[in-house]
Amino acid sequence: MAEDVRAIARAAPFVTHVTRFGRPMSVRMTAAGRFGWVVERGRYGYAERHHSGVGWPPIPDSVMAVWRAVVPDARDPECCLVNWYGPEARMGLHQDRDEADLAQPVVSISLGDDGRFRIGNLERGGRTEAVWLRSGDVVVLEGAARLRFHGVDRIAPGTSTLLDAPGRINLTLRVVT
Ligand SMILES: O=C(O)CCC(=O)C(=O)O
Ligand SMILES: [Fe+2]
Repeated sequence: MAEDVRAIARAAPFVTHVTRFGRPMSVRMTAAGRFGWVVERGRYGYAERHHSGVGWPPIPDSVMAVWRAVVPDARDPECCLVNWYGPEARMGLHQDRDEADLAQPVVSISLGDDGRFRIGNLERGGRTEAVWLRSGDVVVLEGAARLRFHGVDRIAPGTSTLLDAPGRINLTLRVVT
């Protein structure tokens, strides 16, 4: 799967991920599938093309196989975001709610160095729990958990040799329409 992800990175343009509050997150991002996520001049959202005009490569079979194994009743994913976290990168607590059909699950696959995933509640604030995600771990946000706040507050460089450089890749699969 790491080789498939390298192929996506070669084929798809990189965009810098910026939070919805306009704060840079130091996470680099690209995508596969019908939709990618683009950030341009403060506007962000799903798009069938990068603003350079380039579309996104197909979601690899190895990644589709994970989706089908863990959420067999879901529609096929229309977007596979590829987030690259360097050793210092973070992703603040947020909800995934830009999709039209929130009854469809979100599936994420962790590759490379361990990342500490934090999950909170359906509203901002309150108690949160953290879990270290290791290379190969799969998280499913569905049902009552679909809209829980979540983020990544730490990367542990050097905990995996899968990738060529220190860091973590997270693949996030979603149905968009
Ligand atoms: O990197 C992760 O484990 C979470 C990614 C995420 O929450 C997102 O891309 O919306
Ligand atoms: Fe998310």
